[in-house]
Amino acid sequence: MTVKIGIIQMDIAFGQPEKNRHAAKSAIEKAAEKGAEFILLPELWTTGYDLSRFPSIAETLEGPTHQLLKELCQAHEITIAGSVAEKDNGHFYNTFVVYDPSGERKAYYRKVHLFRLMDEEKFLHAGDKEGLFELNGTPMAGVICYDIRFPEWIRTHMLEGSRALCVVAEWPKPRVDHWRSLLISRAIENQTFVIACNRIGSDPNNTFGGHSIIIDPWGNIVAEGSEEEEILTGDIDFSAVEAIREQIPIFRDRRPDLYK
Ligand SMILES: NC(=O)CCC(=O)C(=O)O
Repeated sequence: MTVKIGIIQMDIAFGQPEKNRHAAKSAIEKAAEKGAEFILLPELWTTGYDLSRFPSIAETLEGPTHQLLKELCQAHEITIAGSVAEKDNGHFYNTFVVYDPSGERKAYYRKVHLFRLMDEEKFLHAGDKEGLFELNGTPMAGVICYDIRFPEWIRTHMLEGSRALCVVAEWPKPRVDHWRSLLISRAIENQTFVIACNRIGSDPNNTFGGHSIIIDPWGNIVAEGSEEEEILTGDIDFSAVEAIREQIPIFRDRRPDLYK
């Protein structure tokens, strides 16, 4: 089954959810016009890393951002995913959500590895569950930025049956080589599609690197973004996963008796 992917590589106005919702809405509409069926937004796309203001700008899962995503999914018959600042019982999370064409939330995943270099551990609580969901019956996994440095966490999702890894990020420009290498490695070692969205622009502490990317299970790049705002599209055929896993059967050849 082939799916057209749309990645919204956008700038994020620091701590201004209303402005970011407006920009994302217009980009999502353009991606839907281009035929995208699955649309990925960046990490914390409504707020950026304005962590100290999360008490006033984070939302519950019923907040205005979630209402907007549901409406857009229904209006354009698309699936949308991305991470937002979540407020729940006085705690704050960096939470990846997925809404399907009926407007139903199919998954939510709270980032499990908090990134100290950007002070996440000072303001956020970590999640403790996987981000699994299905796109038209195909199992997929959602993870957030720093998570891609933990191959064992990604492998856990793959052992549960995922055929694609969706990554949302605010990955700084000085480490964009790590971003590309880690994503290509995760694709090859798991024989999975990788669909990854990184923001561009700057906040008071960092400049972000773009280079959103779609990678096939052989490690080939299907599409890659620049360092500018853009809507990246690419077609992926999930049957490639089975074909490559037949050719080099790493999941059959694993030796979990020797390692975890
Ligand atoms: N937002 C993040 O998790 C950034 C992760 C990062 O920059 C890294 O190098 O890892």
